[in-house]
Amino acid sequence: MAAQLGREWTGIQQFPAATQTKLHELLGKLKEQNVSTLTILVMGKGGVGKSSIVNSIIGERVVPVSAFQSENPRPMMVSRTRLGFTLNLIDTPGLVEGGYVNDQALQIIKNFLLNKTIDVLLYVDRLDAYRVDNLDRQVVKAITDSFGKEIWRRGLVVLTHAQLSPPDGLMYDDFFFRRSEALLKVVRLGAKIKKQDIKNTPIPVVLVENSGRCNKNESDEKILPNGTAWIPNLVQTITDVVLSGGTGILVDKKLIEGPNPNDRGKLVIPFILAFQYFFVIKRIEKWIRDDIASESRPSWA
Ligand SMILES: Nc1nc2c(ncn2[C@@H]2O[C@H](COP(=O)(O)OP(=O)(O)OP(=O)(O)O)[C@@H](O)[C@H]2O)c(=O)[nH]1
Repeated sequence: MAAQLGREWTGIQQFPAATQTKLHELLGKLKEQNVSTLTILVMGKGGVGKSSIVNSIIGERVVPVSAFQSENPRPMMVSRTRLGFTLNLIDTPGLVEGGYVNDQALQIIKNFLLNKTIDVLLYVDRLDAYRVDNLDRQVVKAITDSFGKEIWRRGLVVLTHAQLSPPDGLMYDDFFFRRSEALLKVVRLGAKIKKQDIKNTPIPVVLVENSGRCNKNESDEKILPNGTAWIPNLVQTITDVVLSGGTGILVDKKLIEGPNPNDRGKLVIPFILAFQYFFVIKRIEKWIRDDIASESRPSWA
């Protein structure tokens, strides 16, 4: 587990001028609202592009990226400062091992986060995956059980490999809509977000193309097939999520060792069962007994 202390964010100068201007505007907007540090936790299954996103945002190759399961030590925090603003990005190991959620990896991540505040969660998956299944739900549930469902108020779903031609003649935006709706459905299930709470926890979905072959616009910015310059768009969405409310999640000892933050209601279960026994079951038994007692038997019986 490694941590890099706040170096100057020089990678920002590698971005085209148009991107730099937008990023500086967004950092200014955050500072105006007294946000001078952001700690962003990047999580998801293995091989979905978590490390690549960290490199893309920082504008430097700070984390090794590999097509195969990565050997580099993670969690890893990369910190950069710019104009009095500190950006911390935490790359984490993939959360799935052999078809199951890797609880050990999750515990290592939690320990690494001790005494840190997570301001934003990037939940990463691929745009070009055509299925969502129970494992996706399990991964989201594991994150929710670890940090509480409030983390999703500061959560974004980020879809990598966004430079693709949709199958079956679908329009790009239609394909994106269908993929994000399918994924959001399982994210809401895993995060236990009820229908009536969707407004409070909207969870934006953002597209990313980490490949060096990503198309560019006339200002030399990396763009998606729908023309969006994705780096400023991602940082804009992160800024919107931070400024729209919710609070960062402080990972303290209680959160790491204590009961599952979503299980607190379980304490009242014995009381509910006792209530049901004395006021429902007992009453029904009494009705049955009274009914049997008052039954008039036919003469042949
Ligand atoms: N074309 C394309 N390839 C990508 C993109 N993001 C990541 N990759 C590639 O996908 C592979 C895995 O990327 P990583 O960034 O290492 O993914 P990870 O989620 O950190 O993977 P683990 O280390 O297994 O947890 C690498 O070969 C990357 O080059 C993307 O947006 N587009």
